[in-house]
Amino acid sequence: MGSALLKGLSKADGYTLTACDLDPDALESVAEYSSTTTSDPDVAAEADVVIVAVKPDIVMHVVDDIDLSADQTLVTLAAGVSTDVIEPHTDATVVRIMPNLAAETGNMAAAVTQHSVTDDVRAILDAVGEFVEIDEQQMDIATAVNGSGPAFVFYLLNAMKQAGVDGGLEDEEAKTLAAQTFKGAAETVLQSDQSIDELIDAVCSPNGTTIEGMDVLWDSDADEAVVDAVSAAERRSKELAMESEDE
Ligand SMILES: NC(=O)C1=CN([C@@H]2O[C@H](COP(=O)(O)OP(=O)(O)OC[C@H]3O[C@@H](n4cnc5c(N)ncnc54)[C@H](O)[C@@H]3O)[C@@H](O)[C@H]2O)C=CC1
Ligand SMILES: O=C(O)[C@@H]1CCC=N1
Repeated sequence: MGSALLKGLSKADGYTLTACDLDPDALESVAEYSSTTTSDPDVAAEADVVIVAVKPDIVMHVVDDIDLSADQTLVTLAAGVSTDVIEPHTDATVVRIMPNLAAETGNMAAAVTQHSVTDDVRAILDAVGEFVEIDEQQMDIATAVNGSGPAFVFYLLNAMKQAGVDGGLEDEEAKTLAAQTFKGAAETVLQSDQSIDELIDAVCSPNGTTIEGMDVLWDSDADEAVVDAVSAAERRSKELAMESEDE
């Protein structure tokens, strides 16, 4: 996730980006997107905004190892790790975000804790996509919707692509048509004043093709399967929260 943020931010003006990782291969893979690479956390800790992008079970140890002051901002993105758990371990302002991998292309959907977000963090999130400011209690559901969400969308997109292949399209053709359709539909939802039901209606010509497919979807449990997937991810985020509080 850290490399996706680095790649996205490297295309924005005004950032000096220090990449820190203990794994030399990981550092090498982001060198061209970074102003500096280092395996020394103390060097990374000199930044105004320090983003700790490690697994939830080690985030606390990494925070303990760096010495930040009150005029710095520590951004945590670990699933299930709350600001309450981090704050006693640092003097910095702690901002929790739930990003996603589309940071890499500047299309990230992110949630951020409204009680602690700073203008610096707003600017970072704005530079790589769209964000919403939420109550921290809503972070588990945001983690499921926009953090894990790309995987769920890839799955649905693949089903659409496979249907195209089964119908006789070449693999690359089906991938392009399915992916661009998801992208275009998402952009329409973001830009339109119409409700999603109204947008569905606009695609359904009277006695046309779309309504035949929509009737199949409306009669199916497809929406419930999506809700179940999101709920499972949300439940796991809550479990991770309990595990981090017990540490
Ligand atoms: N992968 C995703 O789509 C998303 C991940 N996240 C969160 O991002 C965090 C990282 O997840 P991933 O990027 O998937 O894991 P990852 O395993 O791909 O990346 C973690 C990186 O941290 C490095 N690392 C480990 N210990 C370190 C230390 N002490 N100092 C510096 N670097 C160290 C590792 O070498 C590795 O390159 C997790 O807390 C996860 O909850 C949040 C949103 C989306
Ligand atoms: O699967 C995970 O735990 C991380 C957090 C959200 C997306 N990936």
